[in-house]
Amino acid sequence: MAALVVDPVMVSTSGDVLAGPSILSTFLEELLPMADIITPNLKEASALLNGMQLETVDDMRSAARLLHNMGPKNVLVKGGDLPDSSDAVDILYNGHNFYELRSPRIRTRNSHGTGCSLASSIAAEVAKGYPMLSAVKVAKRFVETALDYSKEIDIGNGPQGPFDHLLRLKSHSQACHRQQPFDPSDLFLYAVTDSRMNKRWGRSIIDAVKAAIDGGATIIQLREKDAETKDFMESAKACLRICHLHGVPLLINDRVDVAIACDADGVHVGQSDMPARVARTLLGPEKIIGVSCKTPEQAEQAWVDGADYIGCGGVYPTNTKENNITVGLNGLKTVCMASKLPVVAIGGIGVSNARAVMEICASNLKGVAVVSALFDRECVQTETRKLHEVLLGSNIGST
Ligand SMILES: Cc1ncc(COP(=O)(O)OP(=O)(O)O)c(N)n1
Ligand SMILES: Cc1nc(C(=O)O)sc1CCOP(=O)(O)O
Ligand SMILES: [Mg+2]
Repeated sequence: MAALVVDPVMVSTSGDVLAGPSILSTFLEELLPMADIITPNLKEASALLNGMQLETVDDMRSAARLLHNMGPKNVLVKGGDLPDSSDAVDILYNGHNFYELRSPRIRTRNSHGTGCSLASSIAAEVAKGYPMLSAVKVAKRFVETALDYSKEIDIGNGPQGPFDHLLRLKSHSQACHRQQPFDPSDLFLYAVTDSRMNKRWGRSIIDAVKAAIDGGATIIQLREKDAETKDFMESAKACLRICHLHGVPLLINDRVDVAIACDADGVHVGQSDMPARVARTLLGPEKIIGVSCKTPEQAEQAWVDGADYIGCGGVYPTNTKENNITVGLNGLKTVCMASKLPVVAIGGIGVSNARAVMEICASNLKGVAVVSALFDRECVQTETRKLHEVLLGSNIGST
């Protein structure tokens, strides 16, 4: 599949004008109409739109729509320069849906070349066969990880320094992508809700999900053991709208019927739930299926059954799931080594031990799934953000 990614390089983030009016007309008349995606920053979007003021996320949405009318299939307006925003907010528009992609802003002078790297990374992901939304999310996380990795580098005398694109060569992870809609890097920070905890802290499940996404959660599972079916469906539908606005997949714990009824992105099932092969038959090939595994044999069966990923735990003892067997870091490593599927670690994980989990150095361990360290806390967004920073520091998950 040939695809054209156009980065309309005209004004750098630092304000340098890089292209004159003749280039502008080439962009408008020739390149935009044939692009699969364009990736302007705020100043470039404004230049393409005759000087339109862009100061808020709503302005970015309007700009994305207007730019889309000029011919590209997708528009990514990058909000890195948005005033008064603690997050890096980008808007992706494909002519049907808007996706608000947020990541915590990394403060560093080493940001030279981030725009070019983002566009190149999107091109690489699209060339691998990924759909545009996945490509943009992976590229954004690559840039974010590289920025964080490079934030202390001290090279050069200019106002901006370079960032280190080659961090991946220094990390242990080797990508093992499969050509399917599920993107294993979504397992990076897996937030699993718990109705009792949310009730205890007086928040709705919808507020909890929103806060987790704002803090940097990359996939959500609704694990609502006490909910009535009707209530569960209604909150699942509302959560799905929020998740999709941010390009974050939403899975349902245990209840394949609820997942089907609200068209969620998939399910997570355990060894005593509906077998994954039956869930696959009911859900079809596109939906995501995760299976809890504590042994290599279970991991092999999950793969045979057509699962997409494995949840392996308890890595540490947990109070969230009664009578759960703790497999420890060794058990996790054994399952990772045996598994042909990506793995997310679960059980007793939080900011204090997430790094140790990721440092078992298994290339298919893509992230951590967490309940109480996010949801049995006063501020879900703050706790998620802290965990996100720890995971970024451990240099994993963005492959
Ligand atoms: C990501 C993830 N991993 C494991 C589990 C546990 O699932 P299960 O064994 O079915 O237990 P319950 O969560 O249903 O109590 C999970 N939910 N998510
Ligand atoms: C839901 C679940 N499954 C586990 C497993 O080992 O399969 S451990 C667990 C609970 C995880 O909660 P917390 O992050 O609060 O420890
Ligand atoms: Mg279950």
